[in-house]
Amino acid sequence: MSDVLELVDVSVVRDGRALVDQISWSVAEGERWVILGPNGAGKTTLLNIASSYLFPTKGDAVILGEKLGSVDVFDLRPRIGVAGAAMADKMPRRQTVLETVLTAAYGMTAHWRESYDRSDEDRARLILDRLGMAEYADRKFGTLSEGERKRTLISRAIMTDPELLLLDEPAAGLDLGGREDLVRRLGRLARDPIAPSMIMVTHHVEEIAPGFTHVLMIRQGRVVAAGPIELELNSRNLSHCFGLPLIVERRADRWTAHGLPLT
Ligand SMILES: Nc1ncnc2c1ncn2[C@@H]1O[C@H](COP(=O)(O)OP(=O)(O)OP(=O)(O)O)[C@@H](O)[C@H]1O
Repeated sequence: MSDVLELVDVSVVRDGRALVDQISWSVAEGERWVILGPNGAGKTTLLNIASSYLFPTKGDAVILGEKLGSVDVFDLRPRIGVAGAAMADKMPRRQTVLETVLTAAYGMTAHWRESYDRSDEDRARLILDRLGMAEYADRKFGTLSEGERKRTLISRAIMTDPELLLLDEPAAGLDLGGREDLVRRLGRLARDPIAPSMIMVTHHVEEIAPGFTHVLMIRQGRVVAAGPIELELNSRNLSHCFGLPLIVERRADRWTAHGLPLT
């Protein structure tokens, strides 16, 4: 299996401070990674490198076989699907859900022509259906709930049939039902052998869908643990990562974590 992402001694330095610090990490084709870490740990910074929007200050980043700095990122970006809050902010609120997904096929955020290829529209509707959004196709993006918005953006990220799918806190802000609905859908996607390699940033182990295979834990820009989820997602590593005693448990293919009571 070839690597879809390889970081070698990558650091990002701003104002003399390393936001990510000498990180070496690789993601092989077909793997589904979760990035866990506290606020400010550097998760989004890593995702910004993986999406080719941020270049390392030091070290090498190779994405889909192309080294950042030696490749035209405009050739690379269509091969990467990204869904996250930053993308939500760029979406015109008056555009329909269908248009929001369709414009991805043309590498744009806004509707720009009256008619799209029939095959693109069919694909967009099929993906929306998979994410439970078929009946919202004609709704304006700005009128959607948080959960509906997130499912639309994931649909959009999948629209271009990317080789690498990056999800930045896809369940943030969702209520319990919305989270569970999304986790079930992400689980179906994660277990689909023809789905792209995936990297998902989250703060909560409860948001990890069955089918995710690996975990990267970071703290203060450094790797705490990286590897197969069933080996690395344990109480010791999670406690180290978040800086307090935590118990992590796995039941029926799902994860939960809780702190210990103060004595
Ligand atoms: N352009 C920048 N200049 C200076 N500091 C920055 C810049 N961008 C991010 N940071 C800092 O880098 C650190 C890592 O930020 P990042 O957004 O990657 O963390 P995160 O793990 O995604 O956090 P959160 O969970 O809160 O979203 C933070 O302390 C942040 O304030």
